[in-house]
Amino acid sequence: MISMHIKRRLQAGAREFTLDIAIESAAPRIALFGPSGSGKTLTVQAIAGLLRPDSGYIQVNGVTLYSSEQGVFLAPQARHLAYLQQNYGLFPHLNVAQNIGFGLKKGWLNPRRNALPEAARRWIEAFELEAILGSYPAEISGGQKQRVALARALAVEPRMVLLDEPLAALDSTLRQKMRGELAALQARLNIPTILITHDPADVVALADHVYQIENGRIVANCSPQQLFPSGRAAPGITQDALKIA
Ligand SMILES: Nc1ncnc2c1ncn2[C@@H]1O[C@H](COP(=O)(O)OP(=O)(O)OP(=O)(O)O)[C@@H](O)[C@H]1O
Repeated sequence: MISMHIKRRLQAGAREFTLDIAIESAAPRIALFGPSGSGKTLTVQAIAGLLRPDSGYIQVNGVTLYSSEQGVFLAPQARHLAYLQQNYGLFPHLNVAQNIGFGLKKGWLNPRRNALPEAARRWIEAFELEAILGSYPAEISGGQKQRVALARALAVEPRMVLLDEPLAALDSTLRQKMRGELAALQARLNIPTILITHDPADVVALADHVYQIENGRIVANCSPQQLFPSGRAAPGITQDALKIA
């Protein structure tokens, strides 16, 4: 359950952007859908505690993460959310095992196999990462990077998972495969997710409730089937058109 309404003005040189986002949903799987530059990442960063709004509030499962009125702004690590960033955010100088263990224990940078915490081991097995535990991010594929990032995000047992374009960097075959894996994972895990995407196919496969964002504002919120009745892109909307919008 997420309930939020935030406002934030950003200025870069002469350019100004105003974010004014209200979301109220008990759906377990939410998508934020909209063109590049519409404010999807800023919204998720505000939920994660990486962007401080000018005003408003954010509540997840009844817990206030931010409230300008009450003077509450929880630190990112106190929010117990998993945030999978667009580029996966893996540390290049740490191997796969160290990346996954990073958030779990202080000083857990040199794990032996039998020293892997249970929470990490569970996801290493689920994502079949055993064979690449000693590899560095530069030495593994895009799909493997995504699985490592997901394992690291899930190992902290988050109350909500925030996924910023998790499939964008993958080629179309792997994209389809990982979309299926993500959908299966959502069904198995029962952890609420908020997914950012500009691909209608992601919305249809991975969300129950979609918020359409344009120019920093919500312009529609409905079921994926209402937004994309054919199960794919609405007439006139193509993925490329959205990318350059
Ligand atoms: N620190 C900042 N200062 C000023 N403007 C910013 C800042 N960060 C983002 N913006 C602007 O805010 C707008 C929304 O950015 P945001 O990253 O949320 O877009 P997005 O919808 O996630 O796009 P994409 O799909 O390309 O990732 C953009 O126009 C961007 O240029």
